[in-house]
Amino acid sequence: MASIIGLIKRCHSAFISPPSTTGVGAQAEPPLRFGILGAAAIAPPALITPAKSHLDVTIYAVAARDIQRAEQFAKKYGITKFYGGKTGYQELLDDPQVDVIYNPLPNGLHYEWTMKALAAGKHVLLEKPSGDTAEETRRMFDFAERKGLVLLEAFHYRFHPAVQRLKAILDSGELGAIKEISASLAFPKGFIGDDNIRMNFDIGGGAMMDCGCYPLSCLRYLTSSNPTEVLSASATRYPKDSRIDTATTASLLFPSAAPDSEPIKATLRCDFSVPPRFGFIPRWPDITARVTCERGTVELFNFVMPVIYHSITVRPEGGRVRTEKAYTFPDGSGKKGEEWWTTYRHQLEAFVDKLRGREPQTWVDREDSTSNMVWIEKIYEVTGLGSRPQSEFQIPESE
Ligand SMILES: NC(=O)C1=CN([C@@H]2O[C@H](COP(=O)(O)OP(=O)(O)OC[C@H]3O[C@@H](n4cnc5c(N)ncnc54)[C@H](OP(=O)(O)O)[C@@H]3O)[C@@H](O)[C@H]2O)C=CC1
Ligand SMILES: O=C1OC[C@@H](O)[C@H](O)[C@H]1O
Repeated sequence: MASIIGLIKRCHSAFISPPSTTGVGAQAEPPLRFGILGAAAIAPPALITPAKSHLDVTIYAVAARDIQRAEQFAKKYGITKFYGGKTGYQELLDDPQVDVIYNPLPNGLHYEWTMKALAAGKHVLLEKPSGDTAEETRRMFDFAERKGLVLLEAFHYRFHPAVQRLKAILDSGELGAIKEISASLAFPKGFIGDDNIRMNFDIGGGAMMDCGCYPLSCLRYLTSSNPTEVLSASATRYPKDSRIDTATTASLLFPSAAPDSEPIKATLRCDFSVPPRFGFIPRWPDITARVTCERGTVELFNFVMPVIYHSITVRPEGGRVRTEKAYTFPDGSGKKGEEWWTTYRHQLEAFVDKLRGREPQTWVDREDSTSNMVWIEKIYEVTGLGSRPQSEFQIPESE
């Protein structure tokens, strides 16, 4: 009963009515003004709601291709300024009041609009996956560095205590070196329609791009390394466009941390269209990281949305099974947060810390983002589907 009440309280504060004054003390400077490119579905949970409890953030402007859509979105979320029409996105970037751009456009437009935002002198919080290709990712980070601007790929799950606790257990050596690992993000059929951006190859669609980027990132994070090989990969092709995968599974090898040991065998699964069991029983989402080590196993259920509910189950060989929760960081860790902070709220805290010249509690750096794209492309290559189209956009030479 207590855990159900806890869940309701956490979800209420996380998604419906966040307390407005935690996390930051009195402000020396005016809050950072964010502008959102596109009235995207993810913008409210990933930025607008988290910003309500961050005193150093104002969601100042939004742009949408349709001005009425922009206006409605602005009204609904109490956003001061809106831009729309053909020039709306660029007008938002050119607004001198805007300090930071949030880019939740379709994956195939991440590159063009991040480059334009950087050219306009704005920092960028960029949705995952960072681009369509690793080359795009490299170019975006090169340009951000040249301009002295902050660019972060929004791999929000990394900022939550739950996945960091799982990594701490692995790194502690309690269970010995990793031998096998798997990570999956699969959710039931019915959430994604034919007109969804995820089903459109030209703008970077596909399950491996969309939900597959998480388990790949998670495998790389937990092993503290990059794969050495894709042993096999297979995709379920979308009947209406065979270049789109609705699900992909891949077997990978990672280097072992133990000297003279076999490589780590890794399995990745992503699926945004899992059919109901027997055609009618809906499936529970599979959002799990499982690790087999030399002296036991550990598993984290729900590494992507842990604030709702998660559990870390540790099974040391010959020892007692224990279940841990990590809704906050341990006392004394020096890391901020409340039980109800979503992954996005933790991410926003770190992003603002970086912008303000403070040390963020963790970070997803250019190597991390670039390697994730490198291996997304390699997996697509093995499935036979190939990379998504690289953007032809070029920044003006003057930049
Ligand atoms: N971090 C996370 O947890 C999540 C991240 N994402 C990522 O965020 C991004 C957006 O996803 P989501 O919010 O679900 O998608 P939506 O389709 O809701 O939003 C995409 C936005 O892109 C704009 N857009 C511009 N050009 C096009 C075009 N040619 N076709 C379609 N849309 C266009 C639209 O803006 P306009 O209003 O101008 O029409 C639209 O609002 C993706 O990169 C996705 O991977 C998605 C979900 C969760
Ligand atoms: O968190 C997520 O889960 C569902 C996906 O479709 C989405 O793009 C992803 O970011």
